[in-house]
Amino acid sequence: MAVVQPRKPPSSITEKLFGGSYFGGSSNHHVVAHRRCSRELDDDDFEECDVGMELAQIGAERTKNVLILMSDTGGGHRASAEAIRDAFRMEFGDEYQVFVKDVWKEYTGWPLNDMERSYKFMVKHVQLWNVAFHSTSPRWIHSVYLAAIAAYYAKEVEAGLMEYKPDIIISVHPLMQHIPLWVLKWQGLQKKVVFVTVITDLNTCHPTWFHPGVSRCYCPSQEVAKRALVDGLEESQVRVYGLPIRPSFARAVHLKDKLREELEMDPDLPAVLLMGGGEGMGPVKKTAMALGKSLFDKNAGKPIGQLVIICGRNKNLASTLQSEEWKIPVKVRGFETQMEKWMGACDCIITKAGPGTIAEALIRGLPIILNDYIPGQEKGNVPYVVDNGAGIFTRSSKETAKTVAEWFSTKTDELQRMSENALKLAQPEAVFDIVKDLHELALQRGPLANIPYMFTSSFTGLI
Ligand SMILES: CCCCCCCC/C=C\CCCCCCCC(=O)OC[C@H](CO[C@@H]1O[C@H](CO)[C@H](O)[C@H](O)[C@H]1O)OC(=O)CCCCCCC/C=C\CCCCCCCC
Ligand SMILES: O=c1ccn([C@@H]2O[C@H](COP(=O)(O)OP(=O)(O)O)[C@@H](O)[C@H]2O)c(=O)[nH]1
Repeated sequence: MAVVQPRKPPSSITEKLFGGSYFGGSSNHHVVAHRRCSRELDDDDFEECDVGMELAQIGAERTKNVLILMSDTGGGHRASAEAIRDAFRMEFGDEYQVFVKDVWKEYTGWPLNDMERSYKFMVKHVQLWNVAFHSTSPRWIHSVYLAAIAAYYAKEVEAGLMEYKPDIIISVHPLMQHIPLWVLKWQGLQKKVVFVTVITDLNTCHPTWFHPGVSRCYCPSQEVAKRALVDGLEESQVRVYGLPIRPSFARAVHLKDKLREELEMDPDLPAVLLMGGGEGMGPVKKTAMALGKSLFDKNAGKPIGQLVIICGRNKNLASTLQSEEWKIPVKVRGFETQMEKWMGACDCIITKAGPGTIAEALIRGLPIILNDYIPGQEKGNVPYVVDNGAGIFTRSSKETAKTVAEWFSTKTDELQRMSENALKLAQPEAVFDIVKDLHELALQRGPLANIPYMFTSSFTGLI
């Protein structure tokens, strides 16, 4: 467990003025102001260094700390957290300092610090996950579990929050509302710190996402917003902007030809991207083998398409596929950090129903073949795509391969129509709308909230 160091008392007048902020000296404005003033002092012109004015500016523009709570259970939570961080930087520069953290992993113990492994185990034994997801859906059940964990780990979570002294806390994870909100309540900081949830599931999300104590609940779709209202949130708390996707998807201009050249792909053959989330889950290998056959025209003796397989963190999958012999052009990749390029270079995508991948593919206008879903939170993503005409669902690798071959030969009009529908559903500006709304919320709390974080002496009496 990390130990939070008590702050040193300021030792100099400049430190008192500029470095002695309660907020841990994290303000870049402090540094800038300090440097500007020192230069003028070097010039022996103390009068020109208007400390009073500088302080007023510092008060107005103090860097605010934003703590984003996430966990690597799947790749989507981190991707959304990083998207929000990048959008803050692009929109507001140094006004906000953003930390993306798994406070559970860094500060607490079992089982919270081991969620990634437990989750992987559970989704591998999919019926186990199904039971865990649905049996914990009633509020009284998950509240009891989470209260018990909160009682046990309150001090550790508190230490985690204190280290970053957040003005704004953003949870992008279903299990990161209750415990931090309890800690804020115990600290008497509920009204001072802006706490919001950004939901990263498109439809059938777990009810732990919905907590009535949040300032905002950002929902990616109307379907999720309806669930939030049914679960007791007020309309004033709910905003629907879309799922936050990395700004590189929304803001960069990608020309397919250039991307294909850069990624060393065939310039002319249509391309299908095959993946399975951050962990390379789902029937990726079986589908790849089927595509290897269907995209090769035996009569003409040449390929009708090319295949890109992104295996994410699944190293076994990547090495197995790399050792295969292919009759069509195939690229097998591990974890890629520039997904917008690979998607921009392809013409359609095959994936399990991960919300992050779906939202990204929609922005790129890629028709989607969903070949699997995790029960519970991903089930509703299937009708979200299919009913909106942006793709199809099939668990059959053969049918998937046949569909892609048709899209690349006789049914190009269907591919085009689905691409247009995908673009209609896309919400590339969501992440910017979210950070702008958060900025408004922060302004409403005043320029210098001076949030008095301190260790609570005892939690046991408070539960
Ligand atoms: C009579 C009742 C018996 C109940 C027995 C259950 C025992 C509890 C054990 C496990 C708890 C299960 C928690 C279920 C709630 C999860 C909410 C949810 O939606 O989680 C989804 C995330 C994963 O994110 C998703 O990833 C997807 C891709 O893979 C996709 O991207 C999607 O969009 C994402 O949202 O799941 C988690 O993070 C769950 C981690 C579970 C780890 C379980 C190990 C136990 C560890 C800690 C206990 C946590 C607290 C238990 C409290 C239960 C309250 C819900
Ligand atoms: O090599 C990879 C594979 C996946 N991803 C990203 O990981 C996220 C996966 O999220 P999703 O919700 O689709 O599925 P999960 O991994 O959570 O199951 C998406 O943003 C992908 O672009 C990535 O950046 N590199």
